[in-house]
Amino acid sequence: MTASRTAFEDRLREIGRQRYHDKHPFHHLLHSGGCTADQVRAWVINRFYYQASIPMKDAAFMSRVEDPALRRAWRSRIEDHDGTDAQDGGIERWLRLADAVGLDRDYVASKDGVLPATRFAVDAYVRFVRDKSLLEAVAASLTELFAPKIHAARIEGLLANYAFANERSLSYFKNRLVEAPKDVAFGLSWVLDYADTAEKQDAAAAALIFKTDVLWAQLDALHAAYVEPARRPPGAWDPGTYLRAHAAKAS
Ligand SMILES: O=C(O)c1cc(C(=O)O)c2c(n1)C(=O)C(=O)c1cc(C(=O)O)[nH]c1-2
Repeated sequence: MTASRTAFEDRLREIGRQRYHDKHPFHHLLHSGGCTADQVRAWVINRFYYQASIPMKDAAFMSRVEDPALRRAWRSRIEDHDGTDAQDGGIERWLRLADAVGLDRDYVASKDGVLPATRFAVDAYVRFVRDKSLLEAVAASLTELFAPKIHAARIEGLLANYAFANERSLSYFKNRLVEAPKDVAFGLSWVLDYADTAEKQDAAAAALIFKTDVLWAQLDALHAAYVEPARRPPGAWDPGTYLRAHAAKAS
């Protein structure tokens, strides 16, 4: 049976309550000050891959949209990350964070050293948006309903616990506090409008669950590779090797 708009929205929010990555132990470690400098660096390197892929997935989405009004509503997402002539975007702000934690921003931007599971999860999201229905693609973006809370907790936790944290290095998250609610207000009402049968509601809910898995899998990979007992896959960023290579570059 098709659920009412309110009941369907509750169903989507319940998915976040149960499955969003704010519950992942790596985030607890990060926000509480429990991460070493190298664990923070590993997070910055891997998460860059997600950041860099988001505007690509939004471009993939827009390439399939025939309705100009929907494309117009969506395109600010790309500018939010890529920036404009007048303003830096999220990718540049993420690289400022990379500078602040003592990483070479060119290394981070090269996407070298990213964990295989991070690539698999993020690439799966881009492909999902490219291949599935527009409804499923928009529904998958609705994890952003739950993001402002984690961004606020992150700003507070990082400022309290790490010397690198300040207004400039954390500007990425401050901007998202404004950008995400705008995106998600549009995305949520679009999904509530278009999911007008039980089948479509089920497909949208499944898409949101898929996306929570994309986020969770990235943190699982990070935790497995960088929290003791660390199991680092071949080719992953290794603090010791990186330090030696960069010391050699600097001398
Ligand atoms: O830090 C986070 O926990 C977090 C989560 C998510 C999310 O829920 O997918 C996004 C972001 N940040 C984010 O910064 C961002 O730009 C973003 C875009 C999207 C998307 O699916 O289109 N999710 C997210």
